[in-house]
Amino acid sequence: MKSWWQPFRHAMNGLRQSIREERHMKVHVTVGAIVLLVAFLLPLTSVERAILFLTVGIVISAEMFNTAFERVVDLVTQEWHPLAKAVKDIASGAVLVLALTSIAIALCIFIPYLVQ
Ligand SMILES: Nc1ncnc2c1ncn2[C@@H]1O[C@H](COP(=O)(O)OP(=O)(O)OP(=O)(O)O)[C@@H](O)[C@H]1O
Repeated sequence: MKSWWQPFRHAMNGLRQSIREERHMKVHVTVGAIVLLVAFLLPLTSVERAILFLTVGIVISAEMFNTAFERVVDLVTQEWHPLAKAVKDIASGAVLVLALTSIAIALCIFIPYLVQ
């Protein structure tokens, strides 16, 4: 019988695999850990900390979706194809939008505490 935690183990396997194999993922996880550490060192409000948690989680999830898109494209074709390029470029563009948005959010939250 399939155990109830089997899907969780598969999900954790996906998370480990993307951290191991994707250099951008390593960057997002490292920056995310630093942001959350600073969030607990500064006297932020609970809502500010929650926004930062959400931001870090969204960027890491987006990078994982991007990786999944790349894998699907590579599964479909190893040849150069304009649609393969479009899918990969759009997916990584989505991560870029979220990463830039996250930087803006982090600056909005941190700057008032750092300039005091
Ligand atoms: N089959 C393909 N056909 C056309 N262009 C491709 C193809 N595979 C990759 N590319 C182009 O090369 C870029 C890098 O693709 P690759 O699969 O190496 O991902 P990556 O280096 O892990 O990307 P990222 O840095 O965005 O995570 C894509 O964004 C796309 O422009």
